Amino acid sequence: MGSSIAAGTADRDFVVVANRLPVDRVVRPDGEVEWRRSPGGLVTALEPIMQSRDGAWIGWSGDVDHAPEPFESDGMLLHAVPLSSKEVARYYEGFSNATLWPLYHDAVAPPEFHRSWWDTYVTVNRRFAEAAAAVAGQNAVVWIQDYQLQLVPAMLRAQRPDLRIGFFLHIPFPPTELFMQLPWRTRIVEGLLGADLIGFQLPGGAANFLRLARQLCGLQPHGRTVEVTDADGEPRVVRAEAFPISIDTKGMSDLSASPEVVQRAKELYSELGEPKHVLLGVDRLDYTKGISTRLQAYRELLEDSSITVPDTVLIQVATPSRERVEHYKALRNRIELQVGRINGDFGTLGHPAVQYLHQSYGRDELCALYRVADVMLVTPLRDGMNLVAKEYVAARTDHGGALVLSEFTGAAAELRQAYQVNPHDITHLKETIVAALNQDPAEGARRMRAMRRHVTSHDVNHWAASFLDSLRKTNA
Ligand SMILES: O=P(O)(O)OC[C@H]1O[C@H](O[C@H]2O[C@H](CO)[C@@H](O)[C@H](O)[C@H]2O)[C@H](O)[C@@H](O)[C@@H]1O
Ligand SMILES: Cc1cn([C@@H]2O[C@H](COP(=O)(O)OP(=O)(O)O)[C@@H](O)[C@H]2O)c(=O)[nH]c1=O
Repeated sequence: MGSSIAAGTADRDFVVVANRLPVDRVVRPDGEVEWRRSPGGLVTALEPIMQSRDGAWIGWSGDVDHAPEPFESDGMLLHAVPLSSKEVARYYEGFSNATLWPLYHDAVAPPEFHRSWWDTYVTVNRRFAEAAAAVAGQNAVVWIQDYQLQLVPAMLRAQRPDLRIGFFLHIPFPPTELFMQLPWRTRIVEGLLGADLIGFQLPGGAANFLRLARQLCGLQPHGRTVEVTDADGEPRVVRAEAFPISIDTKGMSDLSASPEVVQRAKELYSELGEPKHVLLGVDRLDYTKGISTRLQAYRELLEDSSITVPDTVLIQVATPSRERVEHYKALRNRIELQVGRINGDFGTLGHPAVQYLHQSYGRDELCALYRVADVMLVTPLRDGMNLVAKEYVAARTDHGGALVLSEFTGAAAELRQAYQVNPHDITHLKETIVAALNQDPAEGARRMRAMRRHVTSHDVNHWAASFLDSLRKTNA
């Protein structure tokens, strides 16, 4: 299957290469096709940057066997890379989401290793590299995103040594002991070394990578860099560094303070029956997000009467995600059983203990939910960053609310004033939820103000500017 990109379009000076296009194809009831902005951290983070630059975005449309011609959407030029159903199964659902995803998230689910998945990962990475080579102008900057495309940097450099190539990993980069399980470990490290700059969410990820470059490729790191020798025999520096991603903080704060969102938050609160305490979880339905342990803690708090219904309600948004992957199917069954049992045991007529929403919500509605939530529960077992935590802080223009935050998220390194927890420790999680529910309002406002200061000075523009600045300087 070839790329749909026409020859002669190699004129873009800024190209983003990501597994997904930042839009989803939706067929309206009248048969018309429309492209809608898709949910997810990566899209949320990069959309404003793409809109402000004359760039192109290369990605998969989410469709099988079909890729539209390049088109404009929301101020971005989009180039779709086609994938067959077999490639979706092996490259996306298989190697990306049943091998790499669990392996890079502390193996909280067992990773599967299949040679046919790896072969397809190589084929699809080559297709993305060819598409980028066809679109990027001479000496252009190409920014490759995430674990689905770790071979693209080296493949692209082999075709286009003139390009300045950056790579950013949105998920954790695992400890060397875990990474060493991967049968294709050296190929992945060599693939990444094709970039000039490799960005990670945390310094630990960069350190893990540099250690592996020495262990697997015999390279000698100097500080945050290693020197590699390219195919033409020329030496080149590769820099590995942390660039914690963030959000459009001002956009979220402004939206939250808008009369429409303030009004919607009031309506939501009234629809909930004006409970004393509202707790909120907002996640893709993913086993890394710690939804099950969160529900267990909530259940136990109801069991020991630390909280009661209808005084308290937990709203859990669990957006459908990767629904054909086995671990995700099993997770959905487990979560829905837990929710059903909690509601059966503790709900009252018209007042469920958990309002479970297996749906995807737009920014406005999420923002209204953030305003309503007294306590935001962000309890992943491992998470690269977790933008929801930062969005909650940005939305609390009133300095109200409390953030319960897993120490295993990237966000925990920055949001030090959150109520931090080890989500595996259910007893501590319960105590922390109770502390957050009963916080002194002045103390809560102090914490929220400090976190708001951080996300205001460290927003998504700061993230992108720091990465691109460092990329410009590497090998300059
Ligand atoms: O494309 P999907 O398979 O539907 O998954 C959605 C995205 O999930 C992941 O998000 C990560 O990136 C966030 C922003 O950096 C970060 O906050 C979060 O901790 C990560 O899990 C994934 O990395 C993306 O590639 C997916 O598109
Ligand atoms: C549930 C839900 C979420 N969003 C938006 O998606 C991202 C989620 O980013 P995060 O880093 O927390 O995690 P993953 O990338 O999913 O691993 C955030 O910007 C949410 O606002 C959404 O738009 N709609 C939803 O229903």
